[in-house]
Amino acid sequence: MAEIRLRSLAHTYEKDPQSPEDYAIREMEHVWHQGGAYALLGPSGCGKSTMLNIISGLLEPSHGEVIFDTRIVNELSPQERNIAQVFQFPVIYDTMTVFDNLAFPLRNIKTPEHLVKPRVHEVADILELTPLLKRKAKNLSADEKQKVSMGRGLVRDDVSAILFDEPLTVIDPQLKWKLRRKLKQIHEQFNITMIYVTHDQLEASTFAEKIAVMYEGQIVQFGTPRELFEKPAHTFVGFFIGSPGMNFLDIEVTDQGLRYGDITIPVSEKRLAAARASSSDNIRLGIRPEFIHVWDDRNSEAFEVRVKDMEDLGTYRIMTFWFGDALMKARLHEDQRIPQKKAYISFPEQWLNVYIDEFRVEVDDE
Ligand SMILES: Nc1ncnc2c1ncn2[C@@H]1O[C@H](COP(=O)(O)OP(=O)(O)OP(=O)(O)O)[C@@H](O)[C@H]1O
Repeated sequence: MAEIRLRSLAHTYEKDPQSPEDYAIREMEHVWHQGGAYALLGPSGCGKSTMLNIISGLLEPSHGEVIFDTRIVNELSPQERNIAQVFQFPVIYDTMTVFDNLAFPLRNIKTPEHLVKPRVHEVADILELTPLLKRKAKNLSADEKQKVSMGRGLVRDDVSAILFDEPLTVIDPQLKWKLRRKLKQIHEQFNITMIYVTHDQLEASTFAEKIAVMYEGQIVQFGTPRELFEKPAHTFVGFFIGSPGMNFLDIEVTDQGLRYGDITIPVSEKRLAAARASSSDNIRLGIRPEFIHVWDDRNSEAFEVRVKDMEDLGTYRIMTFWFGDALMKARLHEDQRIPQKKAYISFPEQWLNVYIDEFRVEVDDE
């Protein structure tokens, strides 16, 4: 078991990289603490698999160091790093029985046979594979094969970490939910560092205590699901997490305050000061649809806006409206009065985020 530290880590697949865009992993520092249940979340191509393969030793980084506890492991092979990895597609031996497949990683490190049996049974039990133990792996369904593959990753309790690379992609949707819960249970039982790669925010937040959101080769935020929702550190996190994602307005800082087109948006002195302190012209305000206040009636705090459409999603509604020439979305509760052509909205100060060059500015709200 280990803490995994990435120091000044960067990776490029190019021979002659010229710019940050040529890097699959842009230079970063990161620590995965011992015993944590983590998700690495991001869209296709952001560098998730590259990062996992660097940690496991399948890939040597172009720069920087991978450190397990206090030991630099760059030169160590995957076996020497003692990492278990579960891939998107099952990696099993078709001609072996399920029992022998599960026993393989243990026998490989010369575990005495009297210890192999109870451990295989324990893992088989958790994954509900016990009735299949005597079957040849080639006769299993795709779901069952992937469960065996996961079992092989979980069977050793002495590994530094278990890395999962989208392990539930091939699994039937109903089973997915069940297996995610099982993984969580296994994590609680065994206290092993687990890093779970996915591009699915629901999968990430049901499994992980903390999520690293990756975008264009960088970890743009490492936080709890709640932190990612309430305080997205980067505009990409605001956009990617939540459904629909965060609303953004490109802002101008003027003598009158923060302006979107010809609309002045009231903000506290602190937010204004943060925006004024920047020399960038890439300043945005972000607010989640859930946090926009929709009033029943006209009042002095509210902006009058034009409703474009209303989507009924059963227990809530999403209202799309024009704010100047920006299309925004607000979430209405089930029992809230439904605005017709016009709506009255405001942006509660504590949920308004200022982004400069795409990163959130921390404003102390007392
Ligand atoms: N073997 C390779 N050779 C060249 N470029 C690669 C190689 N593997 C990945 N890349 C590139 O590196 C970047 C990161 O890819 P990576 O597979 O790590 O992303 P990912 O987030 O895991 O994506 P996905 O979810 O699609 O697997 C992408 O631009 C990809 O095209």
